[in-house]
Amino acid sequence: MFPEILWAVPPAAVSVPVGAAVWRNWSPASWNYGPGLVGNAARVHLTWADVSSGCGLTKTRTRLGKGGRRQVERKPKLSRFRPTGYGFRVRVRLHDGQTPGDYAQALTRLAHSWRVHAVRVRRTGPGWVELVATSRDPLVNLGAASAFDGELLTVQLGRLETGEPWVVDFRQVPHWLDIGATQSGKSTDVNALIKGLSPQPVALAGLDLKGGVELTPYEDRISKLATTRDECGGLLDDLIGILTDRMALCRTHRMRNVWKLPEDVREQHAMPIVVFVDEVAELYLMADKSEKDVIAKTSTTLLRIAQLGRAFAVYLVVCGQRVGSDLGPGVTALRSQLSGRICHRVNDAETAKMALGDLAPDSLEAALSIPAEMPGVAVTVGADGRWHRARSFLTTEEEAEQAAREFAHLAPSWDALTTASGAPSSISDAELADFLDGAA
Ligand SMILES: Nc1ncnc2c1ncn2[C@@H]1O[C@H](COP(=O)(O)OP(=O)(O)OP(=O)(O)O)[C@@H](O)[C@H]1O
Repeated sequence: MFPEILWAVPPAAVSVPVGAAVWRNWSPASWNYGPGLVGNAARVHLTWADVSSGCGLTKTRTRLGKGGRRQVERKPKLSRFRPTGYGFRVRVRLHDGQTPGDYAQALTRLAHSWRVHAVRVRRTGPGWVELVATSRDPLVNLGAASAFDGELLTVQLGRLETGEPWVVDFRQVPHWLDIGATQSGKSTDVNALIKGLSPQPVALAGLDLKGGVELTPYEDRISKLATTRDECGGLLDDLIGILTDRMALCRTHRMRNVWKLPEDVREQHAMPIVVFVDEVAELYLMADKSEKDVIAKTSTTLLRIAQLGRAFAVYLVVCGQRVGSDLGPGVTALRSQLSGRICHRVNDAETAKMALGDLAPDSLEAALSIPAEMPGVAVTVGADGRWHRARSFLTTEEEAEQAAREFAHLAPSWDALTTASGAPSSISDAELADFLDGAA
């Protein structure tokens, strides 16, 4: 299993003068394969006493010698220096009493000391951590997307800063919040998801409050597209109906979720549905007081769908330029159900806080420093619950549109989906309320 990554910290504009003599004339470009490798490993080892001391990672012990007691600084033990495509990694044995968190706090200092773009720490096992140094920002030039043979409901969006694929897996993380200012890369994520999901046995639905401009190009593959508030209300009601039927179906088979149903039953009666919501703020914005009740109902319905979606295979991708608590308590409640987060460049700290503050408060600085000239770069929180910097591959509207057209025949009709319960009787409103109380 891939070890857990704790923090990525790009160096700030201050420098820490450790081992200065050894580092003179040394540039990050020297971190590479080939003849320099032995030299690089030697440099890391030779300067480790200075570096670990400068970064506060040494331990002071009292020794009793001829001259009496004296303080001795002990550096942590290094081992297994390995080059990587972007720099190197090396294992460090923790001193007694040290934790990976101590290293997480020293990452900026380590990055400056090693003259690299960033250092991350990975937990490798009790008593050890692995430090991963990257000599340049791997997100500046991602290169081409590699082939991806994902499973059902997985799509590769791009690459993480670690060089690993950035994958959205709806079965692991059912609902996603994708936030970013204009031209930050949100639509590119949606394009990649449409393109990746189109060939799969999955139904797509959309609530496009930008008058349909975002999702209409993919209409061929979308089973139901709502572009006005009334239509959105109808679509959300349909989804509640589908969820209620699936709940009854599971109860009939004595199963807790659709994934435990016999495969033929699941395929026939519980096709996964991915619902795209574009410009979420529009769902909550009130033009006048007459809309208050409609908005309250929409908000409750969306929340119910999010609560039940994981068990009954209805997944949400909620996109927007801005989310803030000023949109009402419904938005904050919805956010807590959307455990997948993608935060592109945003215009205000409040939006970044809404997108990441509850799950990864220490990622805010990284999110707020995404430059405008790097669209597609985001801070994301996914299945491992940790945050990562990542960048999407550029998937154009034309590519997504072509996939939607090519696989249009896989789009089930909405009528078929809303009547495909296979359950002898639907669940009552009271039972649904009970279930939701339990899920809340
Ligand atoms: N991963 C990427 N790599 C390179 N360029 C990208 C990437 N993602 C987006 N871009 C560029 O940025 C532009 C804006 O991207 P996109 O349309 O996805 O942004 P957006 O956030 O949806 O903007 P808006 O809210 O205005 O629709 C794209 O036309 C593309 O040229």
